[in-house]
Amino acid sequence: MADIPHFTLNDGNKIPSVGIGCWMGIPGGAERVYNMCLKALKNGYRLIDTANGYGNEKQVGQAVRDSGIPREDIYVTTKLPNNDHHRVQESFDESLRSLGLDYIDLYLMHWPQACISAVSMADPDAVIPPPGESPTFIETWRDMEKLLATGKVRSIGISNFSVRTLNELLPHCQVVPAVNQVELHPCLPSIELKKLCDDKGILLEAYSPLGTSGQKTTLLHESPIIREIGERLGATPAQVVLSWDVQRGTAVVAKTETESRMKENITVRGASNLVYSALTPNVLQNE
Ligand SMILES: NC(=O)C1=CN([C@@H]2O[C@H](COP(=O)(O)OP(=O)(O)OC[C@H]3O[C@@H](n4cnc5c(N)ncnc54)[C@H](OP(=O)(O)O)[C@@H]3O)[C@@H](O)[C@H]2O)C=CC1
Ligand SMILES: O=C[C@H](O)[C@@H](O)[C@@H](O)[C@H](O)C(=O)O
Repeated sequence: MADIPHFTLNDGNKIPSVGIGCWMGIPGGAERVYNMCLKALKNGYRLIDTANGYGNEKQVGQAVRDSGIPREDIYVTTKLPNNDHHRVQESFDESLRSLGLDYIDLYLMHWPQACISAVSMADPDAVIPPPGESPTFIETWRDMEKLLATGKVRSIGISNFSVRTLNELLPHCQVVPAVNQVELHPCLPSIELKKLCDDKGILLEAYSPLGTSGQKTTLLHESPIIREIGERLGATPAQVVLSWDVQRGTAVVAKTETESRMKENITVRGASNLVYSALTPNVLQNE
């Protein structure tokens, strides 16, 4: 079974470098998540990435409990939804209850933007407060910092923060976020953000690393550069992309319900830097 490399966070906790993502798109798919997580755990995955907004925390928690794997060996991430920025503690408790777990390994602010009324950011009726209006992401982060005292969350972090929003947040932090989870792949390397996070000791975590489901996934897989590197190094296009993330020093969560792809995706080249040095010059050239 694959031995997954870990990264050490700025709070001393360790996070597996590769995980399974549970965003099934809109709408739903919650009923498939239980099987996906169980299958992933059986195939060596130890990091599961979910969110309140994915509507499947219950299924994730059930899979963790039914897997027979000790709780402390599994890393569970969930996220504060946009419409709960004004009620962080309550929303966190709801996530804990839905998951049916005693603690959460990593709790992320899903987006910097609070949504006053709407189920999600994609809701056409979403009301987003103007910048500076309460709750700001700074206020929300302060409430997230308080969660650490409950002992029910091991690490706290953010998601979808850019260089600009991160620079706004950092001077107000008592606790520097452990992780910033953002869209990241060779077509979107976010070089400046990576540098800022490295400087501040924040681990960047890649989401939609394969280009998400649908057309964009095909784009990454069909990229001649990625294919050529894969052929040269004996790796599939997905392995090239995911190895690039890990070798670059970013954790990565990819979603797949297909067992053969789970095995493929978790077999990253953690130790050697071959993919990174082959792919990075092309990425830089294309930026
Ligand atoms: N913080 C945030 O705002 C966000 C977080 N995320 C997180 O990141 C996770 C991953 O991102 P996501 O957007 O789901 O997209 P991914 O980039 O992980 O792509 C998923 C798609 O790729 C396919 N796929 C997976 N592995 C392979 C492979 N080896 N070869 C070919 N195709 C493959 C899957 O198909 P199949 O399942 O059929 O095998 C699925 O269609 C999410 O599930 C979620 O946990 C995602 C978006 C935003
Ligand atoms: O994590 C995945 C994405 O962020 C997704 O949860 C959001 O874009 C969501 O569809 C929304 O509308 O807020």
